[in-house]
Amino acid sequence: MDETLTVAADHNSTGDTAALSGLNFSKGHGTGNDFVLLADPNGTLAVTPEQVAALCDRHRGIGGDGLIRAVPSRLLAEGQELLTRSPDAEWFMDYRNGDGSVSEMCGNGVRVFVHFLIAEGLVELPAGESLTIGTRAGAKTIVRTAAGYAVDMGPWEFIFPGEATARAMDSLVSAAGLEVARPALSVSMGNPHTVVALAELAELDATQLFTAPHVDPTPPHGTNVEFVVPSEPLVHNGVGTITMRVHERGVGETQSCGTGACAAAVAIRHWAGQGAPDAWNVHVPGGVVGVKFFLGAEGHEHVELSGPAAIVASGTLS
Ligand SMILES: N[C@@H](CCC[C@H](N)C(=O)O)C(=O)O
Repeated sequence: MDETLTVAADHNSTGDTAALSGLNFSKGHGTGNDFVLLADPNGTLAVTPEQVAALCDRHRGIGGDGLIRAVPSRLLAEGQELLTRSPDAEWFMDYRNGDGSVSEMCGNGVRVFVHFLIAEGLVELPAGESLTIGTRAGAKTIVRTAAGYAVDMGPWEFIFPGEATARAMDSLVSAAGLEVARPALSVSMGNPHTVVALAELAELDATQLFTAPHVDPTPPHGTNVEFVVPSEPLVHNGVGTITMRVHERGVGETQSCGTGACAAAVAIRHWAGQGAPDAWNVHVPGGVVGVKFFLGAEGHEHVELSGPAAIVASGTLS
């Protein structure tokens, strides 16, 4: 959490959004994963976790899976640190979950964030060109494509590396609607994920995600849980296809999760073994996102996430 927010929470721990009255906001989404967006070019906007939760409330607020504040990196302590390594990352994506908690990363959020920066006139990004932004999971480079945005999400990692490589699973997940606990693999995309493979779409439909699945052992900072069904056949024309539902840490079930789609492709590709493709389409309730694996300049395997972004409304908080 950045310093500004910590201080603000100490002094104002209410969800009273009257203090934010007059503030301009936008609402956007990426494959149905929706966000309240705030521009903070002067770095003066202190939004408490309670205010985030109030703004994201679908009945009494604007509604969203999370809130994204666009702030210059140089105006945040964590952004200044990042600028020493990535001087191009002028804008920082300050992402919070709908319950007010902070997450390291949001894959769909990055695309929507960049779309918002462009819509607000804060950056220019013609199709085919790239932009680097700051996030709590490091700098990310985004290319504007004909269909949306492609984000270099950086390298992935197993959260429990010994277990994952020795046994191809590291935990057991139970969820309402699934009769027995299922083996799962935990993958970090900067934020934590636990991926469970199910045999068929009927099982995915039967899984109930209105309460959080139980993960044992749980990664140290909690986890987002992806339930995934591989397509039959898994690979067509060199592209793997999977269908996914997700229960997000700090949110609940969402229509889509970009980092979750990346983690799901990592796990399914790992389970599929040698010869598994580098390109994947991940079907989520809110649409389809693309995931690709490629070798980064530093020699680590990176994950690219691609998909659309939309701004659907703008207004002023009353
Ligand atoms: N929906 C996001 C992930 C948002 C953060 C997540 N809930 C967490 O707590 O890590 C995505 O598109 O990646």
